[in-house]
Amino acid sequence: MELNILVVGQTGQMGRVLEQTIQKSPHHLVAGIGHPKDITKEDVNIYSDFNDIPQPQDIDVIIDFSTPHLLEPLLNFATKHKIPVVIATTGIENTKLIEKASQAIPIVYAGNYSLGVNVLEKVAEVVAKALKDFDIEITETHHNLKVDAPSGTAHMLFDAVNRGRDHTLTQHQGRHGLDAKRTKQEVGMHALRGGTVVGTHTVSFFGTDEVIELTHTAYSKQIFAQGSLKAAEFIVHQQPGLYDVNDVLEGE
Ligand SMILES: NC(=O)C1=CN([C@@H]2O[C@H](COP(=O)(O)OP(=O)(O)OC[C@H]3O[C@@H](n4cnc5c(N)ncnc54)[C@H](OP(=O)(O)O)[C@@H]3O)[C@@H](O)[C@H]2O)C=CC1
Ligand SMILES: O=C(O)C1=N[C@H](C(=O)O)C[C@H](O)C1
Repeated sequence: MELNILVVGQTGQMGRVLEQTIQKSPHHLVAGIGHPKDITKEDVNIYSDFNDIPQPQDIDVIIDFSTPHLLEPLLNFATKHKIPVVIATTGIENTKLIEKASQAIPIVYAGNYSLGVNVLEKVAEVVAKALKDFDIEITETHHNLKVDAPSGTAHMLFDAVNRGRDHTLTQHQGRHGLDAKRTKQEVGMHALRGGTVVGTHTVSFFGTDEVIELTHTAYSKQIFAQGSLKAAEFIVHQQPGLYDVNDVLEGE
């Protein structure tokens, strides 16, 4: 099936990689949303306002790699025109907006569309459950252009270990000061930023005289673009509701 796709954040780092990925697929990038200052005369199909998009009825699916600031207009547009959405943007605080919209349209929402991280999530949950006394810390490293911290993936990994510990854990952002000794239930979340690092995540389990470290390293942004495209192919066949990457993988 060939899909007509609207890419939100098309002028960004991920938007450009997704554009190339779509060009190599049977699908079509029919329109993009970008920030006005990034749009040049050659970008004939890029708009800064959802209301300017011609023929929204021709769009089969929306893929969003942008900013939380665009979430509300994006969901209003998608709900009005009954278009399924793949949300990849991270740093979203008002997830209620997504839950509400998913009553009317199908939505996939994930902080990481790579295959490896979604398996890592499951493994981390199992290890957290099996090693109840081990202290857990999460470290993430990204390029110097990333705006949000901790990463969406770090939040996903926290949720996974927290499920493994029956929701008894709490997040602790960084650690500093004279009274910074860790408590048993806290998970330190540490964000490193620099250079062109695509994305590395480590979940560390510290026991007495032994440590387990689970690390996922992304070597290209293409893995996220390809995963989001798979999610798009999945979501166009679903009923309204909120889905995650595991639903996509199980649907294969
Ligand atoms: N779930 C996943 O697997 C992955 C998720 N991500 C997430 O995707 C998002 C985008 O990442 P990345 O491409 O690196 O970021 P960029 O900053 O490179 O891209 C963001 C895009 O959104 C645009 N934008 C920002 N504000 C507006 C606005 N008000 N109106 C229209 N367009 C706007 C930006 O334009 P401008 O630059 O001019 O502001 C840019 O085109 C991030 O949240 C990131 O964490 C990234 C990789 C994988
Ligand atoms: O901003 C990025 O680049 C990435 N963002 C996602 C996140 O916040 O976890 C996924 C990936 O790590 C790259």
